[in-house]
Amino acid sequence: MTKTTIRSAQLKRLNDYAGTVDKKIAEADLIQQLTTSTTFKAAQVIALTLSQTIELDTKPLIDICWQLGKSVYIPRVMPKRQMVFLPYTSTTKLVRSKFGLLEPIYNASLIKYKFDLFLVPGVAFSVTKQVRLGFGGGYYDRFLAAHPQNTVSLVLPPQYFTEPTWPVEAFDVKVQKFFTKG
Ligand SMILES: Nc1nc2c(c(=O)[nH]1)N(C=O)[C@@H](CNc1ccc(C(=O)N[C@@H](CCC(=O)O)C(=O)O)cc1)CN2
Ligand SMILES: Nc1ncnc2c1ncn2[C@@H]1O[C@H](COP(=O)(O)OP(=O)(O)OP(=O)(O)O)[C@@H](O)[C@H]1O
Repeated sequence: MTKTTIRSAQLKRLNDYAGTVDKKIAEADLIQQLTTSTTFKAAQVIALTLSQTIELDTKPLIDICWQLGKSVYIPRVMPKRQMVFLPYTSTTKLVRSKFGLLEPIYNASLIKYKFDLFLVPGVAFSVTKQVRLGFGGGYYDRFLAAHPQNTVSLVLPPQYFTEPTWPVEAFDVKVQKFFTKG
């Protein structure tokens, strides 16, 4: 099957899963696993996303990071399918992008390229091959090719695959660690 076919099937599954009690339970479990890990405890500067409803809700995780005094960075998409990461604090002004995502305002002096911990979003993850299927922009693959990171993904049950059922391509950057519910 093609990436496009699997992606649309996954978007449907994740839409159906959004708003369920199962999702809330899985999210709490995954955030608990991450925040008690040595890699999280040691990380001072963390990159993550402001989640959409079909994604793992990152707000509780962001609150924990802020409470612990960690610096949080979130992406802003740029021309030519580039992406930059800018600080996210309780006072950061956000604007909605044309893709519907909330993003910080561009400020070149605040951009950061290297993080202690880097959370990678996706619609499907193969835990044995350590690959992911994203939303299709290639933003994360491009960014990670240029700026390697200590990557982790939090995998909700409908995102979990052992082997990839989609084609893995040369530019797909592996995720180093997965947290899975179970
Ligand atoms: N919460 C969250 N934020 C995120 C990501 C994510 O996966 N989750 N991203 C992960 O990458 C980046 C944005 N990802 C995008 C992925 C695909 C397209 C995309 O395909 N856009 C189409 C047009 C779609 C439309 O107009 O409706 C295009 O450019 O042709 C855009 C952004 C950065 N922010
Ligand atoms: N390092 C790269 N340099 C240039 N183009 C790239 C690179 N990585 C990926 N691409 C391009 O990005 C496009 C989208 O790739 P793909 O469908 O695999 O996205 P995705 O992994 O689902 O998205 P994302 O990485 O944003 O979550 C592809 O056409 C691919 O050629």
